[in-house]
Amino acid sequence: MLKINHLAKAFKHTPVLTDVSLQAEPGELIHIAGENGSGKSTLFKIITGLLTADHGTVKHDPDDVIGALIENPGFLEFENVMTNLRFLAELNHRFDADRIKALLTQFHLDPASRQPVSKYSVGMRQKVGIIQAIMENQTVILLDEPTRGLDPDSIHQFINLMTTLKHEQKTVIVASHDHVAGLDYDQSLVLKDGQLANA
Ligand SMILES: Nc1ncnc2c1ncn2[C@@H]1O[C@H](COP(=O)(O)OP(=O)(O)OP(=O)(O)O)[C@@H](O)[C@H]1O
Repeated sequence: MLKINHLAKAFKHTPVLTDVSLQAEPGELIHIAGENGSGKSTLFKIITGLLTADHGTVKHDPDDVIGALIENPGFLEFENVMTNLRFLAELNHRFDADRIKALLTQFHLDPASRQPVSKYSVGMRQKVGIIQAIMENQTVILLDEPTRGLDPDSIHQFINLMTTLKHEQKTVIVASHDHVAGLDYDQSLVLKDGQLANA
């Protein structure tokens, strides 16, 4: 369970989040809409610990593992996709080759490809970004604009993946400007004026 209470964050003297609260249960798929600059990435960065909030708390179960796709994922540009994903997973001692191969194949990426990720298209990089957020069996998954650059078939694969994660009792929060048609959210929220409200 993820429980966010009264988060506030300002950059210099400009408030971005003023009072954000959210409770997310296992198996819940949550959507956060919000205009450019409304603070979606800032909220995700606070949940992952990349940024510190000025006020408020983020609590989750001690055995939760957080996975995140935030903005443009960084990779070892001159290494192939499998080397990249192995490197990231081994940082946490959670490398599962079979799971990664299955996810790559599901997204029509070749696990045996020798092509460096520097040669990948925007959509291919985005798929690798989604995979790194879930490949370690993470239990709380934050996806910022996950369908950006994905073709219709890949969006279909993404929707299937969200359904699977829900069945696996993962907590998934998707932030995007628009709803992805076909995704059935348990909570639809909007981030506006520094606060989360029902959409
Ligand atoms: N490190 C930072 N220093 C100063 N200002 C920042 C910083 N990070 C974000 N901001 C500002 O905070 C506001 C919210 O940015 P954020 O990236 O969280 O919005 P967003 O909702 O994710 O936007 P988008 O939909 O465009 O990705 C913006 O005005 C941005 O300029």
